[in-house]
Amino acid sequence: MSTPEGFRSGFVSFVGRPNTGKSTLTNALVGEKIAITSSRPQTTRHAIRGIVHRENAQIILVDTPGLHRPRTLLGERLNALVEETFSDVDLIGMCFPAGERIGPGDKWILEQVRTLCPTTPVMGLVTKIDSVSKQKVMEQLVAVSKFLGPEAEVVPVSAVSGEQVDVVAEVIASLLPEGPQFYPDDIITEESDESRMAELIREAALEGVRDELPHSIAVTIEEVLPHEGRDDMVDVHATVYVERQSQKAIVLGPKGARMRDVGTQARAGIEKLLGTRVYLDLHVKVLKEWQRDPKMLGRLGF
Ligand SMILES: Nc1nc2c(ncn2[C@@H]2O[C@H](COP(=O)(O)OP(=O)(O)OP(=O)(O)O)[C@@H](O)[C@H]2O)c(=O)[nH]1
Repeated sequence: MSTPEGFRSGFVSFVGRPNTGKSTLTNALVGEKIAITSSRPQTTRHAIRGIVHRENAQIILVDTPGLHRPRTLLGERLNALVEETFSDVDLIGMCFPAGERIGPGDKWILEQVRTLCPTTPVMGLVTKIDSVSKQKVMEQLVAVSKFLGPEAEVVPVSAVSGEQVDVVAEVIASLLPEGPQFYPDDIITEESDESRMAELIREAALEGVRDELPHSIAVTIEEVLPHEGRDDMVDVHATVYVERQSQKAIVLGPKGARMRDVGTQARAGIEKLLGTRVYLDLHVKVLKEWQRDPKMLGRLGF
């Protein structure tokens, strides 16, 4: 691939406390739904790469899980993944919702960042600006600027209304080193269809369910087959794993009603992804303590 003169490219990672809008911003920048978002904190698990193509730049977004203190083996692996990701990025964008005070959690994250990659530039993103007054946005811009230091660029943005998303892309591009176009124009993620399908199902299964479920649900795609007798349809067989019988009941809902909604929602996303009609066959299985079993974690792709 030939690279025009002055072309900039590089890897960017968004960090911030859970629920600060990192995944939603990733999606808004890339323009297609790739990172999983939900109103529950800490649902992002994979280092999904979204790729933003600009005329004179290519931004490769590495969507890291929220930094947090490890509680289980899964937590430790997540943190190892975060460290690995950080050692390799050109820019870190730290997210601060416009309506929330900067606190000890932010301090802790910034300390980690400065320790793990002391020379990597950090920019501030004041997110969710549609949810507060202009005055509040101004105040947060000042606070973030103070917090990150005078060298840091700080940009306000709303991923939901789309306001300033373009400016974010522009500022990020300007902070990247000159470099080649790593990916062709039509590639927006490196994730396989299979793991994107699993994420769509997991996202649907998590929608609106109570605390503690996020880290207790895992999804595997067992098989993708042509639908018998129809060439405009595929069959996707998937398993949703939970850790306890009680969680299975929550996921299924009364008489399986919730699971049917999960299936409908996930199927719509998968049909869009694959560009074909889909028959989705979902099963829920209890797999005790899968988070603590290294073999199981491996099978589930962690
Ligand atoms: N009003 C408003 N809400 C937003 C905006 N961006 C994100 N949100 C909401 O904030 C919540 C969290 O967004 P996510 O993008 O999942 O946050 P995250 O930082 O990736 O969260 P983790 O995966 O837990 O680290 C969701 O309910 C979003 O809909 C925004 O620009 N405006």
